[in-house]
Amino acid sequence: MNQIKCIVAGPRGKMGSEALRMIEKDEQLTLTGCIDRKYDGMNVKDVDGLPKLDAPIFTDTEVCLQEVEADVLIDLTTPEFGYKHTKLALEHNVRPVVGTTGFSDEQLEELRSLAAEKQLGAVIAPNFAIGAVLMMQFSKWAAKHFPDVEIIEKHHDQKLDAPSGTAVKTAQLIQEERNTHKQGHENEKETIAGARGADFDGMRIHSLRLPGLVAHQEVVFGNLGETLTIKHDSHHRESFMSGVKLAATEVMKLDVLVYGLEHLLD
Ligand SMILES: NC(=O)c1ccc[n+]([C@@H]2O[C@H](COP(=O)([O-])OP(=O)(O)OC[C@H]3O[C@@H](n4cnc5c(N)ncnc54)[C@H](O)[C@@H]3O)[C@@H](O)[C@H]2O)c1
Ligand SMILES: O=C(O)C1=N[C@H](C(=O)O)CCC1
Repeated sequence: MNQIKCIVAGPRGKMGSEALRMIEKDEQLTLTGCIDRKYDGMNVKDVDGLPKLDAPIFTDTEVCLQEVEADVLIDLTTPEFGYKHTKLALEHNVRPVVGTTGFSDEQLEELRSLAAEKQLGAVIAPNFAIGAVLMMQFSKWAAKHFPDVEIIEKHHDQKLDAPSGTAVKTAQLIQEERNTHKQGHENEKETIAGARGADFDGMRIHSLRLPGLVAHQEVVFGNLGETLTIKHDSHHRESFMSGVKLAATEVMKLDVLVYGLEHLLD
């Protein structure tokens, strides 16, 4: 089995630390470096709370990419730095696997062009949970028959971006199946701004942020006399790790950027 050498950006975060625990147990993935905001020059195994993995930590992404041997950079940071890390990884011929959400359409297109130019695989997946990918695919299917839909996404209150990457991706998939139209009463008026949620091509997205939540979404379809709700819950961040592993192995076979884990599933 070919070993896949990985850099993880954001190793002390909720997702990054879960990714290190997954790599520690995995037979194919090897951690060769980390990119963090702190602990430059230290080793992962010497940082309290991190798994006992032998890999250097860098605060400078370029230096990390120059000094560390790596096939894949797994980014689990913030929208601002995730974009910078992805671009730098491609420039250094390292394949990005990106869970970080909140990229703009322009940023995604720029990264797609760069990956194509370099003929390098890249995976950007707003949700690595297999159940969430199915929820999005089922929603796309349902939209063929139920053109009226609203999305309710619920996340922990430390989340930076709203709506969630998953909600945006779901809306994009539904958009491929339905004609643009405004929902609700044609004369409806918000008496408090934002009451009807964000407007994505006429469908509404509602974002809840509460302590106690991890990552949850309901896609609610309405038709005459009936509703259909497609719902997914991530109760623990372990739910994302089989998708991270899948992306880190499959990205080695790609020479373009794919947006969404569905491109890697049968
Ligand atoms: N795709 C998915 O399945 C999925 C699942 C969960 C979270 N996410 C996304 O992953 C990202 C991280 O989520 P989280 O819950 O782990 O957040 P978090 O705040 O717990 O972790 C982010 C980490 O990034 C680090 N960081 C920030 N700037 C950095 C930089 N310049 N260099 C290196 N590290 C830096 C922070 O120190 C922090 O440890 C978010 O964008 C979130 O939306 C995606
Ligand atoms: O915890 C988060 O932040 C998550 N973000 C993703 C999104 O924006 O869709 C998915 C799951 C968790």
